[in-house]
Amino acid sequence: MADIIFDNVNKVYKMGEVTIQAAKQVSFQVRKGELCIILGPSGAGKTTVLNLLGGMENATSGKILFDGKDITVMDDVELTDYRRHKIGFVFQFYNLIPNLTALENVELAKQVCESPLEPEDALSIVGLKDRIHNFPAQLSGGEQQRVAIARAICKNPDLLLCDEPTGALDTETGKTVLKVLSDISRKMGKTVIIITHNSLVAPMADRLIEMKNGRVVKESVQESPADLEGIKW
Ligand SMILES: Nc1ncnc2c1ncn2[C@@H]1O[C@H](COP(=O)(O)OP(=O)(O)OP(=O)(O)O)[C@@H](O)[C@H]1O
Repeated sequence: MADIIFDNVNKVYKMGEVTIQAAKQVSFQVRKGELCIILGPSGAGKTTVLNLLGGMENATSGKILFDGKDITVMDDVELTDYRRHKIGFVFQFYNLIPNLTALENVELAKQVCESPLEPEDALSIVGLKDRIHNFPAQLSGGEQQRVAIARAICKNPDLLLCDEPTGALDTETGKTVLKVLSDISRKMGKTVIIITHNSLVAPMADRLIEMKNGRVVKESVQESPADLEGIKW
């Protein structure tokens, strides 16, 4: 069974007289453990889809199934539980707390979870074992993003949702971050969804979902995903 199913999902934002349909009849599936990239230009509806899947926005219509459960009919308590225990979030800007060390930033996430990883282990997975006592300002952008990823995986979530995780990074640093995300999918078996407008990273995905004007315009399964080494942007 697929891990995630979007079934004919619509999202309409109303602002006074103005109506924006950010997601139009969006349907796709992502299987457990896949590395999925949602690709599309600015305004395509990528963040909207991620926010719907993360339980941060309510769909206007349609179903969103996660492990067979429809999150569109969950009440607030169930949704909070879902967001807290099932999902890890990674954003373009790392949102680390500046006066806490890398380790302390990750420890914060541990406190709200049922079966967290040890914060030291999470930092070791992202390759920052030796930097755990550094403050964010003492780390490069890529290292800060890896702390943010460690914070997300410390929760031991089933699904990692990443919104433009390399948006603020140069190619080489971005690749290190993408490698960490692909290892989390391929070695830890977590489902990882990355949204990006950068088509050059698309070949690394197991599944590619392309969006435009609020719609899914193409969905493809890539049997032999490309190695990151050959990718440049
Ligand atoms: N909370 C909101 N209220 C009103 N309109 C919104 C809201 N969120 C998104 N939109 C609109 O929905 C459309 C899709 O936006 P979305 O952020 O999902 O696109 P995106 O593909 O993630 O773009 P980007 O790469 O620029 O972040 C846009 O026209 C946007 O202005």
